[in-house]
Amino acid sequence: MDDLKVSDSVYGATHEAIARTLRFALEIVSDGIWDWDIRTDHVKRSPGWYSMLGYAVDSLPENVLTWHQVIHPEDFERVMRGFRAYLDGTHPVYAEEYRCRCRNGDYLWISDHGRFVEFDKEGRATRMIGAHRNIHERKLAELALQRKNQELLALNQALEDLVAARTEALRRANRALAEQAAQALRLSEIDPLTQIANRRCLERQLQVEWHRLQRHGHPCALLMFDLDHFKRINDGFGHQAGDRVLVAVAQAVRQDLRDVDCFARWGGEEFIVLLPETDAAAAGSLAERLRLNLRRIDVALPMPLTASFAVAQMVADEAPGDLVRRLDAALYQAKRQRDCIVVS
Ligand SMILES: Nc1nc2c(ncn2[C@@H]2O[C@H](COP(=O)(O)OP(=O)(O)OP(=O)(O)O)[C@@H](O)[C@H]2O)c(=O)[nH]1
Repeated sequence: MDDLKVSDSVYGATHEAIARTLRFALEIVSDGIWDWDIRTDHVKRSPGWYSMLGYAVDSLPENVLTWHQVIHPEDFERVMRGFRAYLDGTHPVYAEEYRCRCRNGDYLWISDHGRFVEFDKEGRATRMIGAHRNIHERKLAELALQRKNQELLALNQALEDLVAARTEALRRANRALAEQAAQALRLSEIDPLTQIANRRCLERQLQVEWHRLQRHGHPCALLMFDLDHFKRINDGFGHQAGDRVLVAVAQAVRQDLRDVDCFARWGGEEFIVLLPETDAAAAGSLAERLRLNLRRIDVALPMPLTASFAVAQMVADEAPGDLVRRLDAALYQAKRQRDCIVVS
């Protein structure tokens, strides 16, 4: 636009001729051109500006207010911010996309950009020219795409949430299953009456200790005891009294053992203690202590409680089954005398 004011003639044409040419050009251009005289606030708009929005040419007041009134209320603040930023020099360009109200009440998306074209001696802008372009179709497509993208993002998020929730539910279910399995295993290795280990648990531990002996050579002993004349308790005081005695014995003996010892009910009134890191001599001493302590258990019976004991140390070249058989034989021997200990 600067070249319009530089002289009265350009390429030999007069100022008037140039202005006329420009007017014709503006009448043809479908974009809306606006020309703002900042000092007077007068705004001249091209025919394209009016026809783009469906108004009759020159039918609206030629001031800035006309522009304000056609901007969509939701876009107004943003557009003004951008415009002010250009006016006060905080932003180098003015370019905004917004909706303008048409004569029929519809809104049309346009792009608007403009720039200062004239300045006074102090360098203050005195004139600004800009153009409105119809971007309605492109903008609608862009917004539809944005909406689709947002829907997709939301869908993705919902899917991710669902997968995360399902994964968490699966993890919880797996944890519960693992706990149930562990609990089932624990229960399957506990004697329901005395709540100490059962035969199955002891046999498993025996294998573990036997393998440890093979690898490290650490000593390990087995101690077996069988309550004497237990049948008499059952017969004389009833099966429930017999059960109470078995429970009392289990509780008392457990207190005399270490946590690492595996104390199991082998069956009936027969018990086995697996003693890691223990040789036959130490196991014999323990058997003696248990034998004496058994007598002191208060089972509310008229006769003392006694048991016969057998002790055997594990040896590397003897299979666990053979060790138990050796122990059994020693107990059989002890049973001949009762209330005594046989070290095999
Ligand atoms: N109350 C009760 N009795 C049991 C249980 N299991 C086995 N018995 C009983 O234990 C008794 C074992 O009898 P025996 O094998 O003759 O042994 P004993 O009477 O202790 O005789 P010795 O071992 O030779 O001293 C039987 O009466 C079984 O019924 C149990 O869980 N509860």
